[in-house]
Amino acid sequence: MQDAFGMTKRVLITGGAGYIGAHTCLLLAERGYEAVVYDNLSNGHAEFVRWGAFEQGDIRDTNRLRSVFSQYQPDAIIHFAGLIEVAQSVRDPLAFYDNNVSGTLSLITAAEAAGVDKIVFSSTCATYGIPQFTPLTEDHVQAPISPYGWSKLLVEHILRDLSGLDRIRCAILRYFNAAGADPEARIGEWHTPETHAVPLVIETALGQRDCFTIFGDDYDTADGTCIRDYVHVIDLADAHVRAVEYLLNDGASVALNLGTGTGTSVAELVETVALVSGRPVKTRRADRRPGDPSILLADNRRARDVLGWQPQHDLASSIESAWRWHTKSNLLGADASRSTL
Ligand SMILES: NC(=O)c1ccc[n+]([C@@H]2O[C@H](COP(=O)([O-])OP(=O)(O)OC[C@H]3O[C@@H](n4cnc5c(N)ncnc54)[C@H](O)[C@@H]3O)[C@@H](O)[C@H]2O)c1
Ligand SMILES: O=c1ccn([C@@H]2O[C@H](COP(=O)(O)OP(=O)(O)O[C@H]3O[C@H](CO)[C@@H](O)[C@H](O)[C@H]3O)[C@@H](O)[C@H]2O)c(=O)[nH]1
Repeated sequence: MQDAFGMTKRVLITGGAGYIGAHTCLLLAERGYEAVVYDNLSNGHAEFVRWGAFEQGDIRDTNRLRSVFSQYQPDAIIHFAGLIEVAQSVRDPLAFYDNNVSGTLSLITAAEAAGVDKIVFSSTCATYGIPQFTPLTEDHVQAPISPYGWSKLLVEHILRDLSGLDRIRCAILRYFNAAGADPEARIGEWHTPETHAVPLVIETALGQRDCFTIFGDDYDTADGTCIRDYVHVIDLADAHVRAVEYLLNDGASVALNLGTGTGTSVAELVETVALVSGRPVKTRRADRRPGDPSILLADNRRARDVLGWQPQHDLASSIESAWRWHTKSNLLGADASRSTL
């Protein structure tokens, strides 16, 4: 992407060494943008930074950010950096408010000083809390049931306040559950320790785990297990590039759901992995996990209207790509070698 003078547009990606951030860098590069990754590697991987420059640093370090802004002079920011685990947030809320809220304040402070006013923010359907209706529209009341969800909602409010004063323009993207991997399996979902359903079910099919634990089978759903809207990470990345383009083209601040609109229960997810992998997946049932609503499903019409975004992948495609990434890493035999192919 170039401006009228042929200059390539540059985007600062906080958290770009993580799962969704790295896939977004891949797509930004494919579409002619220059990415600069800023990440403290608390949960990311230096090997994932393959499509752009890398600056290691913490978003709470405003001085470090000031010098990165001054060195690279980005045209826009995509802000992924943060802590992401709902259950961890219930155990340690302060860590989430510090990282996700104070960290964002620090980022905005440095960005304002550098005159960068366009920001795409990773929010989440966890800001809605217990759905009063599904699929969830962006106008659904936001009443989170976990500190993680609250930390994201607080940031949404901060961005909205600043946007109301014309100090920034923002695209708040509320994703549902990211799944899948780069179709070429160069990068994929890799959290340590892993707590997410998709990689855990796949690791069980691969024999790396004895059994997958299903949290709760007494929800008010057809099979009693939680329903989630799994959206392919490449579709999410595509929406981020579109959101940057939208803001660069003077689009107004907006909040958008990013999900497919199709729900999958945990039991159905297990079946899909078994089908794609051709291997059995042993499961056991356990109590509900704190902070989990029974059903999260997106109404994505606004993202379609505003960004022209249309998810291209279904669950089977997400699981196939995730399976390829995991089997490739498994062949290499060590986590440390995961992204070297
Ligand atoms: N994975 C999902 O399904 C999902 C769904 C909704 C929203 N989100 C949001 O999307 C974003 C990315 O999620 P992900 O799954 O790629 O997670 P991830 O953990 O793979 O990526 C987050 C990255 O941020 C970095 N980071 C964390 N704290 C930092 C700090 N203080 N300073 C600098 N870097 C820091 C980590 O090292 C990591 O590389 C997060 O903000 C998350 O809340 C994720
Ligand atoms: O061992 C496990 C892990 C998960 N689950 C269930 O699987 C579903 C999905 O859980 P998980 O993969 O852990 O994702 P979420 O907790 O839904 O959180 C992800 O998706 C949210 C949006 O829904 C984002 O906000 C978060 O950042 C992201 O981590 C939930 O119903 C869990 O109860 C299990 O049954 N067993």
